[in-house]
Amino acid sequence: MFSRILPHKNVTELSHLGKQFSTSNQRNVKVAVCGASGGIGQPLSLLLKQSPLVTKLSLFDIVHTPGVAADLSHIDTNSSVHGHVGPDQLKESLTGAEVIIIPAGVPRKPGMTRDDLFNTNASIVRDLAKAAAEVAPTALIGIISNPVNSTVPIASEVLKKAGVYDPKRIFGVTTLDIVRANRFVAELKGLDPATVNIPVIGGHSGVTIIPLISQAKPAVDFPADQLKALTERIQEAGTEVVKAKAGAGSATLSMAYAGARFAISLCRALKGEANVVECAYVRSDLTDAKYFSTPVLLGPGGVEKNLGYGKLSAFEEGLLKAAIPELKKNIQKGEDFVNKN
Ligand SMILES: NC(=O)C1=CN([C@@H]2O[C@H](COP(=O)(O)OP(=O)(O)OC[C@H]3O[C@@H](n4cnc5c(N)ncnc54)[C@H](O)[C@@H]3O)[C@@H](O)[C@H]2O)C=CC1
Ligand SMILES: O=C([O-])CC(=O)C(=O)O
Repeated sequence: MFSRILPHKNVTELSHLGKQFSTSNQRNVKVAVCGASGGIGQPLSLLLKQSPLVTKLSLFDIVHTPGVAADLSHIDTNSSVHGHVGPDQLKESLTGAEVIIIPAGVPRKPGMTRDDLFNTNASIVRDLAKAAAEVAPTALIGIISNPVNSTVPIASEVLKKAGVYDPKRIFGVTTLDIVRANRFVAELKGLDPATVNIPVIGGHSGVTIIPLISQAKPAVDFPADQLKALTERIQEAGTEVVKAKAGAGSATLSMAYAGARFAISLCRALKGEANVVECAYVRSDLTDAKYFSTPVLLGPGGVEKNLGYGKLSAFEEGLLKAAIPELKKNIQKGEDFVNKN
Protein backbone atom coordinates (compact mmCIF):
# COMPACT_ATOMS: atom_id res chain seq x y z
CA MET A 1 0.00 0.00 0.00
CA PHE A 2 1.39 3.41 -0.98
CA SER A 3 1.73 5.41 2.19
CA ARG A 4 0.54 8.99 2.19
CA ILE A 5 3.19 11.56 3.04
CA LEU A 6 2.34 13.31 6.24
CA PRO A 7 4.31 16.38 7.18
CA HIS A 8 4.93 15.51 10.78
CA LYS A 9 7.85 14.04 12.60
CA ASN A 10 5.95 11.16 14.06
CA VAL A 11 4.42 9.89 10.86
CA THR A 12 3.25 6.60 12.31
CA GLU A 13 1.46 8.30 15.16
CA LEU A 14 -0.10 10.99 13.00
CA SER A 15 -1.12 8.55 10.31
CA HIS A 16 -2.83 6.47 12.98
CA LEU A 17 -4.55 9.53 14.43
CA GLY A 18 -5.55 10.73 11.03
CA LYS A 19 -7.23 7.44 10.23
CA GLN A 20 -8.86 7.35 13.62
CA PHE A 21 -10.20 10.88 13.27
CA SER A 22 -11.30 10.42 9.71
CA THR A 23 -13.49 7.49 10.69
CA SER A 24 -14.63 8.36 14.20
CA ASN A 25 -14.94 12.11 13.75
CA GLN A 26 -16.40 13.05 10.40
CA ARG A 27 -16.75 16.77 11.22
CA ASN A 28 -15.34 18.79 8.35
CA VAL A 29 -12.16 20.73 8.91
CA LYS A 30 -12.15 23.35 6.23
CA VAL A 31 -8.71 24.80 5.61
CA ALA A 32 -8.35 27.87 3.41
CA VAL A 33 -5.04 28.84 1.81
CA CYS A 34 -4.74 32.48 0.69
CA GLY A 35 -2.02 32.88 -1.90
CA ALA A 36 -2.55 29.27 -2.96
CA SER A 37 -1.11 29.65 -6.48
CA GLY A 38 2.28 30.89 -5.31
CA GLY A 39 5.65 29.32 -4.71
CA ILE A 40 4.64 28.37 -1.17
CA GLY A 41 0.91 28.10 -1.75
CA GLN A 42 1.02 25.28 -4.31
CA PRO A 43 3.27 22.79 -2.49
CA LEU A 44 1.61 23.72 0.81
CA SER A 45 -1.78 22.90 -0.68
CA LEU A 46 -0.37 19.64 -2.04
CA LEU A 47 0.83 18.61 1.42
CA LEU A 48 -2.52 19.57 2.96
CA LYS A 49 -4.32 17.52 0.30
CA GLN A 50 -2.44 14.50 1.66
CA SER A 51 -3.62 14.95 5.23
CA PRO A 52 -6.69 12.98 6.32
CA LEU A 53 -7.34 15.72 8.91
CA VAL A 54 -8.23 18.20 6.17
CA THR A 55 -11.61 17.42 4.67
CA LYS A 56 -12.17 20.59 2.65
CA LEU A 57 -9.40 22.57 1.02
CA SER A 58 -10.29 26.05 -0.19
CA LEU A 59 -7.73 27.73 -2.42
CA PHE A 60 -7.77 31.48 -2.86
CA ASP A 61 -5.47 33.64 -4.98
CA ILE A 62 -5.77 36.54 -7.38
CA VAL A 63 -4.58 34.25 -10.21
CA HIS A 64 -4.56 30.60 -11.34
CA THR A 65 -6.55 28.93 -8.54
CA PRO A 66 -9.05 27.20 -10.85
CA GLY A 67 -6.15 25.33 -12.45
CA VAL A 68 -4.34 24.58 -9.20
CA ALA A 69 -7.60 23.32 -7.66
CA ALA A 70 -8.48 21.15 -10.70
CA ASP A 71 -5.01 19.63 -10.60
CA LEU A 72 -5.05 18.86 -6.85
CA SER A 73 -8.64 17.59 -6.98
CA HIS A 74 -7.52 14.52 -8.97
CA ILE A 75 -5.38 13.24 -6.07
CA ASP A 76 -7.01 10.17 -4.53
CA THR A 77 -7.43 11.43 -0.98
CA ASN A 78 -10.76 12.21 0.70
CA SER A 79 -10.70 15.99 0.87
CA SER A 80 -12.60 18.12 -1.62
CA VAL A 81 -10.74 21.00 -3.26
CA HIS A 82 -12.32 24.31 -4.27
CA GLY A 83 -10.60 27.09 -6.22
CA HIS A 84 -11.57 30.74 -5.81
CA VAL A 85 -9.99 33.50 -7.82
CA GLY A 86 -9.99 37.28 -7.44
CA PRO A 87 -11.31 39.62 -4.75
CA ASP A 88 -14.94 38.90 -5.69
CA GLN A 89 -14.53 35.29 -4.59
CA LEU A 90 -12.49 35.95 -1.44
CA LYS A 91 -15.34 35.85 1.07
CA GLU A 92 -16.80 32.73 -0.50
CA SER A 93 -13.40 31.04 -0.16
CA LEU A 94 -13.15 31.83 3.55
CA THR A 95 -16.74 31.18 4.60
CA GLY A 96 -16.81 28.40 7.18
CA ALA A 97 -13.01 28.03 7.29
CA GLU A 98 -11.71 26.84 10.64
CA VAL A 99 -8.08 27.25 9.67
CA ILE A 100 -6.80 30.00 7.35
CA ILE A 101 -3.18 29.93 6.22
CA ILE A 102 -1.86 33.06 4.50
CA PRO A 103 1.20 32.85 2.24
CA ALA A 104 -0.04 35.70 -0.02
CA GLY A 105 2.30 38.47 -1.04
CA VAL A 106 5.63 39.18 -2.64
CA PRO A 107 8.88 37.42 -1.66
CA ARG A 108 12.34 38.97 -1.25
CA LYS A 109 14.97 39.45 -3.92
CA PRO A 110 18.70 39.55 -3.08
CA GLY A 111 19.63 42.69 -1.16
CA MET A 112 16.17 43.18 0.35
CA THR A 113 15.19 42.81 3.99
CA ARG A 114 11.85 41.31 4.96
CA ASP A 115 10.79 44.79 6.06
CA ASP A 116 11.28 45.96 2.47
CA LEU A 117 8.20 43.82 1.64
CA PHE A 118 6.03 45.82 4.03
CA ASN A 119 4.72 48.33 1.49
CA THR A 120 3.27 45.61 -0.74
CA ASN A 121 2.34 42.90 1.72
CA ALA A 122 0.79 45.03 4.49
CA SER A 123 -2.29 45.87 2.45
CA ILE A 124 -2.61 42.31 1.13
CA VAL A 125 -2.70 40.91 4.68
CA ARG A 126 -4.98 43.72 5.87
CA ASP A 127 -7.55 42.96 3.17
CA LEU A 128 -7.45 39.20 3.75
CA ALA A 129 -7.87 39.75 7.50
CA LYS A 130 -10.84 42.08 6.86
CA ALA A 131 -12.59 39.37 4.86
CA ALA A 132 -11.76 36.72 7.49
CA ALA A 133 -13.18 38.99 10.21
CA GLU A 134 -16.45 39.15 8.30
CA VAL A 135 -17.01 35.56 7.22
CA ALA A 136 -14.73 33.40 9.41
CA PRO A 137 -14.37 35.35 12.66
CA THR A 138 -13.49 32.30 14.76
CA ALA A 139 -10.98 30.74 12.38
CA LEU A 140 -7.44 30.01 13.52
CA ILE A 141 -5.26 32.19 11.28
CA GLY A 142 -1.63 31.37 10.47
CA ILE A 143 0.26 34.17 8.72
CA ILE A 144 3.27 33.30 6.58
CA SER A 145 3.45 36.56 4.58
CA ASN A 146 6.46 38.69 5.45
CA PRO A 147 7.38 40.71 7.34
CA VAL A 148 5.72 38.36 9.86
CA ASN A 149 6.85 40.61 12.75
CA SER A 150 4.52 43.29 11.33
CA THR A 151 1.84 41.35 9.42
CA VAL A 152 0.61 39.61 12.60
CA PRO A 153 0.02 42.98 14.35
CA ILE A 154 -1.67 44.21 11.15
CA ALA A 155 -4.13 41.30 11.08
CA SER A 156 -4.71 41.65 14.82
CA GLU A 157 -5.54 45.37 14.55
CA VAL A 158 -7.94 44.66 11.68
CA LEU A 159 -9.74 42.02 13.73
CA LYS A 160 -9.85 44.39 16.73
CA LYS A 161 -11.47 47.08 14.59
CA ALA A 162 -14.03 44.54 13.41
CA GLY A 163 -14.74 43.59 17.04
CA VAL A 164 -13.79 39.94 16.60
CA TYR A 165 -10.19 39.88 17.84
CA ASP A 166 -9.19 36.86 19.87
CA PRO A 167 -5.42 36.88 20.51
CA LYS A 168 -5.47 33.12 20.93
CA ARG A 169 -6.38 32.63 17.28
CA ILE A 170 -3.74 34.61 15.39
CA PHE A 171 -0.33 33.09 14.72
CA GLY A 172 2.77 34.17 12.87
CA VAL A 173 4.16 31.01 11.31
CA THR A 174 7.81 30.71 12.42
CA THR A 175 7.95 26.92 12.05
CA LEU A 176 10.59 27.15 9.31
CA ASP A 177 13.06 28.54 11.85
CA ILE A 178 12.54 25.47 14.03
CA VAL A 179 12.78 23.12 11.04
CA ARG A 180 16.07 24.74 10.01
CA ALA A 181 17.49 24.72 13.53
CA ASN A 182 16.64 21.01 13.88
CA ARG A 183 18.24 20.23 10.54
CA PHE A 184 21.42 22.26 11.06
CA VAL A 185 22.04 20.90 14.57
CA ALA A 186 21.37 17.33 13.42
CA GLU A 187 23.86 17.82 10.57
CA LEU A 188 26.58 19.10 12.91
CA LYS A 189 26.06 16.37 15.49
CA GLY A 190 25.36 13.44 13.17
CA LEU A 191 21.81 13.00 14.55
CA ASP A 192 18.57 12.01 12.86
CA PRO A 193 16.76 15.40 12.44
CA ALA A 194 13.44 13.73 13.27
CA THR A 195 14.69 13.21 16.82
CA VAL A 196 15.96 16.79 17.32
CA ASN A 197 13.85 19.59 18.74
CA ILE A 198 15.15 23.15 19.10
CA PRO A 199 12.81 25.88 20.32
CA VAL A 200 13.21 29.16 18.40
CA ILE A 201 11.71 32.24 20.02
CA GLY A 202 11.32 35.95 19.26
CA GLY A 203 10.28 36.98 15.78
CA HIS A 204 10.95 36.04 12.17
CA SER A 205 13.73 38.25 10.81
CA GLY A 206 17.48 38.49 11.41
CA VAL A 207 18.35 39.31 15.01
CA THR A 208 14.78 38.72 16.17
CA ILE A 209 15.19 34.97 15.47
CA ILE A 210 16.46 33.46 18.72
CA PRO A 211 17.34 29.76 18.62
CA LEU A 212 17.54 28.23 22.09
CA ILE A 213 20.30 25.69 21.53
CA SER A 214 20.72 25.42 25.31
CA GLN A 215 17.26 23.80 25.40
CA ALA A 216 17.88 21.40 22.51
CA LYS A 217 16.45 17.93 22.82
CA PRO A 218 18.57 15.84 22.92
CA ALA A 219 21.02 18.14 24.73
CA VAL A 220 23.90 19.28 22.53
CA ASP A 221 27.00 21.24 23.28
CA PHE A 222 29.02 23.55 21.02
CA PRO A 223 32.17 25.61 21.59
CA ALA A 224 31.35 29.36 21.75
CA ASP A 225 32.56 30.18 18.22
CA GLN A 226 30.57 27.31 16.68
CA LEU A 227 27.47 28.25 18.68
CA LYS A 228 27.70 31.83 17.39
CA ALA A 229 28.16 30.67 13.79
CA LEU A 230 25.26 28.20 14.07
CA THR A 231 22.99 30.84 15.60
CA GLU A 232 23.83 33.31 12.83
CA ARG A 233 23.22 30.67 10.17
CA ILE A 234 19.73 30.01 11.59
CA GLN A 235 19.05 33.77 11.77
CA GLU A 236 20.20 34.30 8.18
CA ALA A 237 18.94 31.02 6.65
CA GLY A 238 16.18 32.81 4.72
CA THR A 239 18.80 35.08 3.16
CA GLU A 240 20.92 32.02 2.30
CA VAL A 241 18.01 30.76 0.17
CA VAL A 242 17.23 34.20 -1.31
CA LYS A 243 20.86 34.48 -2.44
CA ALA A 244 20.94 30.94 -3.87
CA LYS A 245 17.70 31.57 -5.81
CA ALA A 246 19.35 34.69 -7.21
CA GLY A 247 16.24 36.74 -7.91
CA ALA A 248 13.77 33.87 -8.32
CA GLY A 249 12.28 34.33 -4.85
CA SER A 250 12.81 32.94 -1.36
CA ALA A 251 12.23 29.64 0.44
CA THR A 252 9.11 27.96 -0.92
CA LEU A 253 9.47 24.18 -0.57
CA SER A 254 10.89 24.12 2.95
CA MET A 255 8.30 26.76 3.88
CA ALA A 256 5.50 24.66 2.41
CA TYR A 257 6.74 21.74 4.54
CA ALA A 258 6.91 23.94 7.65
CA GLY A 259 3.54 25.59 6.89
CA ALA A 260 1.88 22.22 6.43
CA ARG A 261 3.33 21.00 9.72
CA PHE A 262 1.91 24.07 11.46
CA ALA A 263 -1.50 23.91 9.73
CA ILE A 264 -1.83 20.21 10.55
CA SER A 265 -0.92 20.91 14.17
CA LEU A 266 -3.80 23.42 14.24
CA CYS A 267 -6.13 20.76 12.77
CA ARG A 268 -4.95 18.18 15.32
CA ALA A 269 -5.64 20.67 18.13
CA LEU A 270 -9.05 21.53 16.64
CA LYS A 271 -9.91 17.85 16.62
CA GLY A 272 -9.18 17.71 20.35
CA GLU A 273 -5.80 16.00 20.32
CA ALA A 274 -3.84 16.69 23.52
CA ASN A 275 -0.25 17.94 23.85
CA VAL A 276 0.03 19.64 20.46
CA VAL A 277 2.87 22.14 20.88
CA GLU A 278 4.40 24.47 18.28
CA CYS A 279 6.48 27.61 18.48
CA ALA A 280 4.51 30.54 17.03
CA TYR A 281 4.59 34.33 17.02
CA VAL A 282 1.60 35.31 19.15
CA ARG A 283 0.28 38.13 21.35
CA SER A 284 2.39 37.85 24.45
CA ASP A 285 3.18 39.59 27.71
CA LEU A 286 6.42 37.75 28.38
CA THR A 287 8.66 40.58 27.18
CA ASP A 288 8.38 44.27 26.25
CA ALA A 289 7.40 43.22 22.73
CA LYS A 290 3.61 42.78 22.40
CA TYR A 291 4.06 39.86 20.04
CA PHE A 292 6.68 37.24 20.68
CA SER A 293 7.20 33.67 19.55
CA THR A 294 7.48 30.92 22.14
CA PRO A 295 6.31 27.31 22.34
CA VAL A 296 2.54 27.32 22.78
CA LEU A 297 0.16 24.52 23.69
CA LEU A 298 -2.57 24.41 21.05
CA GLY A 299 -6.21 23.54 21.69
CA PRO A 300 -9.51 23.80 19.82
CA GLY A 301 -9.61 27.56 20.55
CA GLY A 302 -6.04 28.25 19.46
CA VAL A 303 -3.42 29.04 22.10
CA GLU A 304 -4.41 27.06 25.16
CA LYS A 305 -1.30 27.97 27.11
CA ASN A 306 1.81 29.97 26.37
CA LEU A 307 4.62 27.73 27.58
CA GLY A 308 7.14 30.57 27.82
CA TYR A 309 10.82 30.36 27.03
CA GLY A 310 12.28 28.91 30.20
CA LYS A 311 15.80 29.61 31.37
CA LEU A 312 18.10 31.23 28.82
CA SER A 313 21.89 30.91 28.70
CA ALA A 314 23.92 34.12 29.01
CA PHE A 315 24.48 34.00 25.23
CA GLU A 316 20.73 33.70 24.59
CA GLU A 317 20.00 36.55 27.05
CA GLY A 318 22.22 38.70 24.82
CA LEU A 319 20.26 37.63 21.72
CA LEU A 320 16.98 38.48 23.46
CA LYS A 321 18.26 41.92 24.40
CA ALA A 322 19.22 42.62 20.79
CA ALA A 323 15.87 41.39 19.45
CA ILE A 324 13.42 43.40 21.55
CA PRO A 325 13.99 46.93 20.11
CA GLU A 326 13.74 45.61 16.53
CA LEU A 327 10.59 43.63 17.35
CA LYS A 328 8.95 46.61 19.03
CA LYS A 329 9.70 48.78 15.98
CA ASN A 330 8.27 46.16 13.59
CA ILE A 331 5.13 45.76 15.73
CA GLN A 332 4.54 49.51 15.99
CA LYS A 333 4.90 49.87 12.24
CA GLY A 334 2.24 47.20 11.68
CA GLU A 335 -0.17 48.75 14.19
CA ASP A 336 0.33 52.24 12.77
CA PHE A 337 -0.39 50.97 9.27
CA VAL A 338 -3.90 49.98 10.33
CA ASN A 339 -4.63 52.73 12.82
CA LYS A 340 -3.10 55.76 11.11
CA ASN A 341 -4.31 55.11 7.58
N1 LIG B 1 7.06 32.94 7.45
C1 LIG B 1 8.06 32.40 6.81
O1 LIG B 1 8.86 31.66 7.41
C2 LIG B 1 8.24 32.60 5.35
C3 LIG B 1 7.53 33.58 4.70
N2 LIG B 1 7.64 33.77 3.35
C4 LIG B 1 6.82 34.82 2.74
O2 LIG B 1 5.69 34.21 2.10
C5 LIG B 1 5.18 35.10 1.09
C6 LIG B 1 4.88 34.34 -0.19
O3 LIG B 1 6.06 33.82 -0.75
P1 LIG B 1 6.03 33.00 -2.14
O4 LIG B 1 4.96 32.00 -2.12
O5 LIG B 1 7.42 32.59 -2.41
O6 LIG B 1 5.62 34.17 -3.15
P2 LIG B 1 4.95 34.01 -4.61
O7 LIG B 1 5.08 35.32 -5.28
O8 LIG B 1 5.49 32.81 -5.29
O9 LIG B 1 3.43 33.71 -4.26
C7 LIG B 1 2.62 34.66 -3.64
C8 LIG B 1 1.20 34.43 -4.12
O10 LIG B 1 0.38 35.41 -3.47
C9 LIG B 1 -0.58 35.81 -4.42
N3 LIG B 1 -1.20 37.07 -4.05
C10 LIG B 1 -0.76 38.32 -4.24
N4 LIG B 1 -1.67 39.20 -3.78
C11 LIG B 1 -2.69 38.47 -3.28
C12 LIG B 1 -3.90 38.81 -2.64
N5 LIG B 1 -4.28 40.06 -2.47
N6 LIG B 1 -4.70 37.80 -2.24
C13 LIG B 1 -4.34 36.51 -2.42
N7 LIG B 1 -3.21 36.14 -3.01
C14 LIG B 1 -2.39 37.11 -3.44
C15 LIG B 1 0.16 35.87 -5.75
O11 LIG B 1 -0.72 35.85 -6.85
C16 LIG B 1 1.02 34.62 -5.65
O12 LIG B 1 0.37 33.50 -6.20
C17 LIG B 1 6.25 36.18 0.94
O13 LIG B 1 5.84 37.35 1.62
C18 LIG B 1 7.47 35.59 1.62
O14 LIG B 1 8.35 36.55 2.10
C19 LIG B 1 8.49 33.00 2.61
C20 LIG B 1 9.22 32.00 3.22
C21 LIG B 1 9.20 31.76 4.63
O1 LIG C 1 13.88 35.02 3.87
C1 LIG C 1 12.79 35.28 3.33
O2 LIG C 1 12.54 36.34 2.74
C2 LIG C 1 11.71 34.27 3.43
C3 LIG C 1 11.65 33.81 4.82
O3 LIG C 1 11.03 34.41 5.67
C4 LIG C 1 12.49 32.68 5.20
O4 LIG C 1 12.97 31.93 4.33
O5 LIG C 1 12.69 32.50 6.41
